[in-house]
Amino acid sequence: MALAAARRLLLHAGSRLGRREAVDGARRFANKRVLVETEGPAGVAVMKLRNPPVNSLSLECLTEFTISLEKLENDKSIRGVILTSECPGIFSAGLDLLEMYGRNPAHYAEYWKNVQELWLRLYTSNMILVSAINGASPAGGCLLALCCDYRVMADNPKYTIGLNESLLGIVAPFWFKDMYVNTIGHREAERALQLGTLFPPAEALKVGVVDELVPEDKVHSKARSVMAKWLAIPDHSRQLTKNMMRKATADNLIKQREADIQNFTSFISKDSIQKSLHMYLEKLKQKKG
Ligand SMILES: CC/C=C\CCC/C=C/C(=O)SCCNC(=O)CCNC(=O)[C@H](O)C(C)(C)COP(=O)(O)OP(=O)(O)OC[C@H]1O[C@@H](n2cnc3c(N)ncnc32)[C@H](O)[C@@H]1OP(=O)(O)O
Repeated sequence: MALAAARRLLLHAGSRLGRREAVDGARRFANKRVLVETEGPAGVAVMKLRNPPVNSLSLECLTEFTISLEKLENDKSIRGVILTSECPGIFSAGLDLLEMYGRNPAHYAEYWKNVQELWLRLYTSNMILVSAINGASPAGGCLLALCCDYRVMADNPKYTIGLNESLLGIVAPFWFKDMYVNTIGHREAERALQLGTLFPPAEALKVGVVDELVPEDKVHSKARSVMAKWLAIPDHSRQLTKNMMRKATADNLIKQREADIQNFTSFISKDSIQKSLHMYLEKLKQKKG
């Protein structure tokens, strides 16, 4: 209930801000954790995640992200979105571990519903989505990138990308897996999911997790030039083709959303899983020394 009210407020506040800033030509609207800048005639929006320190996808961040996408989807002048990060060196650390640890089942269910919602909206978007991956992109961060039509990644060996859930003692849900298989093929996905592989850029390119590597300072300009190429295709044929390619994967979740929420809630509530998450969080802390 509280979240629905927050959502209405955000939509309203966002549109007021959007109107005010349209005066400058380039329009922008911002929630606390997501900044969207649109650039008039080209019909392209740049969406920047800014949930420091690591752009983890907290419930608030997911909600703001979903609302921003919804607004762009409803704006018929917008045909494409470049998804990137404002946090230096991090695209997104993925789902927020603190939303999945030490909470109650109702919270897990609410959180998962929102994860599903963002995924469905991103994956089935009619807009052209290009990710400009300017930092580390584990698990849910990789998921965001995989939803895009094209992935440009900064060629910095410090950055890795992949579905690493098994390293945390948890399991990537079937719809994460389906999208991975669609992107890199069954054999590679099978191996990478079991090992929880986080691919450095060159390997990510080789296996097909990303489409192109560029020097870090060129990620944004490359994403723009890729977008220009995709914008040259008529929307209706591109959209119908995208829908044809993605519908079965999206429908697979749509038809069992409630069961998937229940499955997540009971899995994540298990003592053994909570213990694994606790150990992983401790490891993250210790890393700092
Ligand atoms: C049936 C289905 C069941 C389950 C399905 C669940 C699917 C789950 C999907 C996920 O996305 S799980 C999340 C996976 N993410 C990770 O494994 C990333 C973990 N983080 C890192 O590896 C690193 O933090 C980093 C992203 C590479 C950044 O490293 P850096 O050195 O720059 O930062 P640092 O590690 O010091 O972190 C700063 C701060 O942020 C906290 N943190 C990091 N990641 C997360 C996260 N995903 N959620 C919440 N918090 C996170 C970290 O603990 C530090 O906190 P502190 O300052 O309080 O110590």
